[in-house]
Amino acid sequence: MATALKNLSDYSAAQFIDISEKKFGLVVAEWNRAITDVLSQGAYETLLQHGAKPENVFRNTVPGSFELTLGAQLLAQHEEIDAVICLGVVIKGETKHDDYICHAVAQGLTNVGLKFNKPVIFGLVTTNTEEQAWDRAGGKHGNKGVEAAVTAIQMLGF
Ligand SMILES: Nc1c(NC[C@H](O)[C@H](O)[C@H](O)CO)[nH]c(=O)[nH]c1=O
Ligand SMILES: CC(=O)[C@@H](O)COP(=O)(O)O
Repeated sequence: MATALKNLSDYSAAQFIDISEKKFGLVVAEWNRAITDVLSQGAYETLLQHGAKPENVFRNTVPGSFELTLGAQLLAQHEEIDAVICLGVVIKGETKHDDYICHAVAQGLTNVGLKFNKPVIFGLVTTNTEEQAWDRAGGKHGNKGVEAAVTAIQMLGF
């Protein structure tokens, strides 16, 4: 399986644009908070590491990943926001509820990005187990929050 072969957070900053004046929305789901906090910190630190100013990163939380779409829209609608990074962790339960959440968020965030013509990054960790989620939050498969921040920077250079 592709993921098993690499760290998802490996990247090259060589082509990054200057983001010192860029403004970022960061929307984080509170479900699985211990894991989403690690994703959020990874994204935040990555933005600052590559030149973003702390005062230009607007962090907000939503109850669960399903609410990421509205949270993203409430930030993306502001002209001064250049990109929105959305982070959540959905771990499969007993029913198909996780499928409905993940598909709704994937489509919803896509629509927000197209509506406001700006990067809205899908940083949703969708796993079968909590261990798999931790593997993607600073574990053997990197940090999905880092990956999402890098994607936002790359898209601003499009
Ligand atoms: N089971 C998970 C949820 N469930 C909550 C939903 O995201 C949503 O808040 C609720 O359906 C009300 O609209 N959320 C996660 O982020 N992760 C889960 O594993
Ligand atoms: C993954 C989730 O949506 C969480 O609410 C648990 O779902 P389930 O009721 O399928 O165990």
